[in-house]
Amino acid sequence: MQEKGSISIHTENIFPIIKKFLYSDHEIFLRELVSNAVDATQKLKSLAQLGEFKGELGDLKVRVTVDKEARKITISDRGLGMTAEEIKKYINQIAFSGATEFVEQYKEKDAVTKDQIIGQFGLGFYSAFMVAKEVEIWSKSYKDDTLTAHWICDGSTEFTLDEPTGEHAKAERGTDVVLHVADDSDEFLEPARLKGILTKYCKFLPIEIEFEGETINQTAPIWTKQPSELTDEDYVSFYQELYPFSEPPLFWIHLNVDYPFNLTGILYFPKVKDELQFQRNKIQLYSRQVFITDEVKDVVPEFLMLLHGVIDSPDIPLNVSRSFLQADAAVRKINTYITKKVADKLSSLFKQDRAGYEAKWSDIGMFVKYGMLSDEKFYDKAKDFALVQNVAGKLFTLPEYQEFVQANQKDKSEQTVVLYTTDAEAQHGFVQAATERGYDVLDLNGPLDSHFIGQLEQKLEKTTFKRVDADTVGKLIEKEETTESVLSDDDKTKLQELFKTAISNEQMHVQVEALSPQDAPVIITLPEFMRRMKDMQRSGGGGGMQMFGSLPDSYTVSVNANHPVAQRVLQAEGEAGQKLARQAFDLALLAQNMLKGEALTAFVKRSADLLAAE
Ligand SMILES: Nc1ncnc2c1ncn2[C@@H]1O[C@H](COP(=O)(O)OP(=O)(O)OP(=O)(O)O)[C@@H](O)[C@H]1O
Repeated sequence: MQEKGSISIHTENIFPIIKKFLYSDHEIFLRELVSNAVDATQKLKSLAQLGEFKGELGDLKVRVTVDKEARKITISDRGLGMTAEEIKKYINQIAFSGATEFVEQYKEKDAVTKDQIIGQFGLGFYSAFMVAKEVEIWSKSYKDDTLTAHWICDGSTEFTLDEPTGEHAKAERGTDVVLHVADDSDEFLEPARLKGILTKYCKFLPIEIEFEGETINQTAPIWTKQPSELTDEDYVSFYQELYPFSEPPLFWIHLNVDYPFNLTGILYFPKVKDELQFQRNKIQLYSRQVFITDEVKDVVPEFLMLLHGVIDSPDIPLNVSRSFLQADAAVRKINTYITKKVADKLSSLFKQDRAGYEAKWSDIGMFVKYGMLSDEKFYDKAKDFALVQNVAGKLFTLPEYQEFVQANQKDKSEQTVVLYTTDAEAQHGFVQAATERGYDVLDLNGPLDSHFIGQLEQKLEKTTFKRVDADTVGKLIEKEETTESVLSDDDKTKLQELFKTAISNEQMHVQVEALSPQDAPVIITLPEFMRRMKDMQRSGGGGGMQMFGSLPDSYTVSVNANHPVAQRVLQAEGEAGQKLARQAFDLALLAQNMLKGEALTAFVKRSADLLAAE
């Protein structure tokens, strides 16, 4: 038999369209052809299991070979093969069943994305024409008494199909797809390039793939196995295989679901201390063990992109456009499922081994906070296992911490005031003052913490957060009782004026306060509200905030009426009083790391004078 015919598409040539628009990456032709070879082999294995194929399975390797001289790439399998009739059915017609529609669509809308087509029309085999000027199929079906089928197509819509016998007949069951590489695709004749492509896409295919005498793949990657069959070492060594030279992961989650969608995979929590180190796009997406992409945006929730590992699902519409993907119901369910799994894993780690969990907190804290900030459902679960750390290094859950500070840190309107520092070194004096008062201070120095604080204030009832240097210690948490002032009202006014003149700075608002004699003589603070506004402005957020223009610095200078220095300033005459006031103010600046330049030089000189005068 020899037959010539037209591939049944009722339109002019589709190949230029395939070639130009279909895949941005020409290299994936190999993925498509090797996947077909693997599918054909697996189908044969299934038939054997069902007893429908009774012959010897024999060597089932898929072999990829390249002949640079002859400009040929061959993909050979020993799968179920095709008869000439089947080639007509599967290659000539089926692949293009949707093509007419596509071409029509394509004519109307330029904007139709190339990605949309692939998923819809299953043009897998025809991707060969991205790199080949002619493609041959040599195939022999597993069925008894079938002839070799030989198909040739040069990239036009014309094909030739015959059934050679004698020396041209194929001896063994299976299919050879031979690509005659086009002149503009020389790169694919390089063995190193082909090996690279095979390693990228075919590394975990379920049937052995051989190229130049070497096996490319592991046929049973660990995510396809049952967790009960695996040891910790298996997980760790798989991680190291995926990400050579990485530190071992902290822990992992084995995903395995078959209803209402199909998904397997392993997600690893990487060991990282610093947000900058987080590497996104580290999760690899597979469909039935064929690598698709490592851009998993939209398939997994944003915050989970900090994780590493593998997700394998045939239910993810792999080749459709982004906007479609976001709206896809399966993708949304997958998102929800993964988020829930991750939260459950963290929760069980927390419950089963609190100490181990605490030890990992510095690595996972950022991730958990990021998740809480970006996903309400995750927040709801994580609020019971998110931890905060106080300056003494003790870790608490949020409910535990609220309980811990409740007795001591309620203000007169029954609000719990949580005190925190963003830099325990720089804010040392304030931290110490608060601690001496019996208050607890949290260390919230991470890059996400200012957002986290905002979120907690919204979520936790009757709770506000104040940075330790937002006010003098007596006023951080406003109570009914007040410390009596040893100064008369007249003296207070006099003291205030003295300091105002000595400081002579509009941005420094001087007030006299009755603090404890043990507190510093002068304390400079930036009110919480003001600092947050400024932070917001700096980070470019806050929407309408920009309307107010740049906010001026506005500090509160609290002069301690009960400190002996206040008395001395009042008692000293004229110049000397000013000098003492300025000195006390400069000390406060120094404590805040705000004393710089000329003022610092003047301070050093004045200190020397004062020492000499003693
Ligand atoms: N090596 C092969 N051995 C046996 N049959 C094959 C082989 N390659 C292709 N076929 C047949 O040709 C059909 C069309 O292949 P094609 O790659 O175009 O689409 P597909 O594999 O069905 O879908 P996809 O778009 O996901 O690749 C296959 O479904 C299969 O029946």
